[in-house]
Amino acid sequence: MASFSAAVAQFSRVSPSHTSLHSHSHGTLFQSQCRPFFLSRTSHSLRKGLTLPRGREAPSTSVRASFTDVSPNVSLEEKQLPKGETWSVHKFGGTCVGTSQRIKNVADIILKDDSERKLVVVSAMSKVTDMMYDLIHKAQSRDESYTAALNAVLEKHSATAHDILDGDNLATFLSKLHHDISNLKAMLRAIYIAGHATESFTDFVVGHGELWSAQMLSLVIRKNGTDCKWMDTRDVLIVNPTGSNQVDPDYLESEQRLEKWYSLNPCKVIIATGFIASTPQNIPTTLKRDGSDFSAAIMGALFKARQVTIWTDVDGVYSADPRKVSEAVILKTLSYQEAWEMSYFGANVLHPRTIIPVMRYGIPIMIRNIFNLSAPGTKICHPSVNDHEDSQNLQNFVKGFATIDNLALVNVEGTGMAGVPGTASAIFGAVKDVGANVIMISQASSEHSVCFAVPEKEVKAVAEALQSRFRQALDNGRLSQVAVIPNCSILAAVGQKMASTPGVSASLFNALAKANINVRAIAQGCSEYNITVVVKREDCIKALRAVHSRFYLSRTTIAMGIIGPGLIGSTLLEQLRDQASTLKEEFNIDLRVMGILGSKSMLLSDVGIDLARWRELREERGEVANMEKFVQHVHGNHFIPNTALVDCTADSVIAGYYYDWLRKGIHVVTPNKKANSGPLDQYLKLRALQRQSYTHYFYEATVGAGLPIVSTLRGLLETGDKILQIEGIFSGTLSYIFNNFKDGRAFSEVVSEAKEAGYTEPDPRDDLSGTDVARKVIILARESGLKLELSNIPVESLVPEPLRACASAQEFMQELPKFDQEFTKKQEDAENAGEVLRYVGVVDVTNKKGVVELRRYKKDHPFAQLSGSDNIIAFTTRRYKDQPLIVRGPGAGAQVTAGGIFSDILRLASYLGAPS
Ligand SMILES: NC(=O)C1=CN([C@@H]2O[C@H](COP(=O)(O)OP(=O)(O)OC[C@H]3O[C@@H](n4cnc5c(N)ncnc54)[C@H](OP(=O)(O)O)[C@@H]3O)[C@@H](O)[C@H]2O)C=CC1
Ligand SMILES: N[C@@H](CC=O)C(=O)O
Ligand code: NA
Repeated sequence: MASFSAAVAQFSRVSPSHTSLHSHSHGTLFQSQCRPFFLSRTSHSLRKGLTLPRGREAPSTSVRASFTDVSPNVSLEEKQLPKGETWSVHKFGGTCVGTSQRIKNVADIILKDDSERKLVVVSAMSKVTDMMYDLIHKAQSRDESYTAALNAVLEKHSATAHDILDGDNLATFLSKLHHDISNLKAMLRAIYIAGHATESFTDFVVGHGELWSAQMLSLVIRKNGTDCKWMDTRDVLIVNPTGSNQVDPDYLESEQRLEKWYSLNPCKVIIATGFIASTPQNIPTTLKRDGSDFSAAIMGALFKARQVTIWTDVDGVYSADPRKVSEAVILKTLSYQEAWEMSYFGANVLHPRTIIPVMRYGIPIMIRNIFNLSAPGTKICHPSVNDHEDSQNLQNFVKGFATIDNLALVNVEGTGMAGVPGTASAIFGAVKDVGANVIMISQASSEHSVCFAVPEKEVKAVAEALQSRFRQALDNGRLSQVAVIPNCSILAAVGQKMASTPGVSASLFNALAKANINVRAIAQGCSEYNITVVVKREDCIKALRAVHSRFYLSRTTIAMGIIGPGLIGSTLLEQLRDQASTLKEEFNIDLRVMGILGSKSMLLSDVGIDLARWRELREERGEVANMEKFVQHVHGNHFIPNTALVDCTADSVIAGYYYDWLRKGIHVVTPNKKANSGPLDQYLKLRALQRQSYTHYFYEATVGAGLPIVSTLRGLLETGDKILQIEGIFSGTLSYIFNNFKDGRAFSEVVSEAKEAGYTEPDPRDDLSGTDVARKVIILARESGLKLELSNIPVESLVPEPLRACASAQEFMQELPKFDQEFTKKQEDAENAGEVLRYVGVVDVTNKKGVVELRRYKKDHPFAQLSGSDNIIAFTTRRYKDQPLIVRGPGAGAQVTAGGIFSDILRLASYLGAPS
């Protein structure tokens, strides 16, 4: 066992021979402890010109060393490798080599890679690096338990080795492991005595995790008969520390050392330690954060490898943080710039410094999931000029979205800034003086304000520094204010092709506007790899989902709440159920019913109700109806960017909520006529709000059910036609009744049939009284610009006087047969005159009035030709004067009404950006 003093002496700063402690250097494991031997052999070999086999030629400044003195057991020919062969580099992190089984899996992956030569970078087994730091911490705090903790480290590796190695291999590894552990013990003892560990002592101790995992893995691979050597990268990777806890690789020196190493260890597979390196003075150091990825990237560059694969535990790089956006998808490819923009903005991609070494040589990086080999992963590479695949896909323009939270905006404003050189310098000089990091800057060219984002925790100091720096300018009014806007987040869209694609930012801001999100500041650099917007922190996830859904998935996701699952509401739910997958697959529209509210109970879901089972689910886990909770759940409790409430009741109380919903950014779709036919002032207020906002209100089914009545009228008006009159049979119920009230049938019997067929209002008296028709007349009159109240429309009621006061619809239906005779008389009178009875509504736009009455028409009149529940509506306009524009068809009934509502929902989706 090496003594403590020997260990420390070998590690001494003045000696260039630190590698004597890790002592593996010549390809044959643990062959020599002697660093000078290594040095003399390699320095000698340098003179003779071994050229390292490389995958690609690059504008490298590397020095080709000369070489003749080869290691004894390897022929010169074996070292002079055939040209054009390629190296592939793999990196396996701690979790990938966390257990014996996983180490075996890693070995399998390496053996299956059919590249001719492979370099594999491994981290320490998972948790080992922390265990090693803990040893240092314990020793320097003079905590005796460091010895027990060191034993745990020994135990872990020894147990793993017993699982995966046997025979000589096992013995060799265990002997080395014990040797290392006794050296570490000596070193930790020294740290314990000194009560202090230098950075290099710490790095030396910590690096053992990588040394052991690399050795074990290489022995497992060798067991297979593969020509494999392990490499202590401290012999090869030389780095210079930089100021900010980072290091810069010395490529020239590293390349020379790699060539030396290779001349002594020619082989097909190299297992190299990740994370650790040496300074030019041969002092052990580490590559700091994400060090093993960095090791792999540097190795990739040194070998000019054909590919570097980073093995991890996710399927690749996502288009957005999947914890925030459940629909985030794995990106097939990313450019190097996109990858580092994404990682800057907090995505779990490679650290930018990991990308730079391989980018220099255009070496692709693959991100793969070791636990899901079937996933192809993400390829980071130069975008291919031939890459026209999916050129219409928005993915090509915006690759992904990322966010940064906990920011504050600072706005320095005043007329005294414009045209004054040095203002920006003075502002940012003051920011620098308090050591704050500026994350984003935006200045309008009018130069009256400069706005920038800093971390929230730094904003107080920044504001104070600016107040003090510009005290005089503020006092005399050249600057009006230094304002702080706290609780902000940055949302960034990243994509290389944004630069060359018109309309990307328009789509981005459009998606934000539609999700009702206010943008506080905007920045886009000339490189245009990203567009950055600042939003309120509480809006950030919603904003992320809105833009992600708009761009990446091109899928319009709408969270819906269905109110009133009666005849029409439940039919709509059936239609949604049957059409959902087609909408998703063919139109990228994702409609999710997050809640169903009846008058007594409601059913809520966080992900979307299974519409095949909503009745059962309501039985199982329905709760007491509560409108406030319902709306909060559908609109506020999740982050789907768009919410729509669909009111399928006939309740005026529910209609009274629309204004509030629209104000909150909730879209409203309804067949309920109460809002548009209620008090005029409320109607006008509602429509004014709708027109000012990006929130939509659709009500096509309120007139003529699924028939295009409202949209036809709108189309005429919006294109500048002038409406003169709208006349029609607006009631499906009354149409059905008068179409079938003949051949001696009883009036009450036909009314019952209409109710059974689902044409009537919940209370059929609303139909027979003419109120329902009057409501439709009012809706169309108001749509045409008339300011009428329901009470302004004279209505002829068909409800017999004595039945108007009946308590219920049921009682009314029971009593109605008593009046059959009266109706039969009217019908026979008309029949005898060669006419039919038709219940019509008229909007007389010219004279600004409306009427609802029972009229008689000649049998050859178009209104006499109807059947079933047909509506017929004739628009007489300036353009359609001699022949009115006529819309005709079934204007009541569950299927056609639900279909009309559904088509309003899809109209909403297309307004929100769904593809047409
Ligand atoms: N039938 C048709 O052909 C057409 C109908 N329409 C309109 O469609 C709407 C629905 O008609 P229809 O389905 O036939 O009527 P239903 O009576 O069958 O259904 C109404 C539903 O609304 C629910 N409801 C009533 N008040 C409330 C409340 N305050 N909160 C929550 N839910 C409530 C009822 O729940 P519960 O049962 O629990 O009381 C019931 O589920 C009406 O506005 C109607 O004018 C429009 C065009 C055509
Ligand atoms: N009850 C109504 C249904 C549509 O609004 C009708 O009969 O037309
Ligand atoms: Na309609």
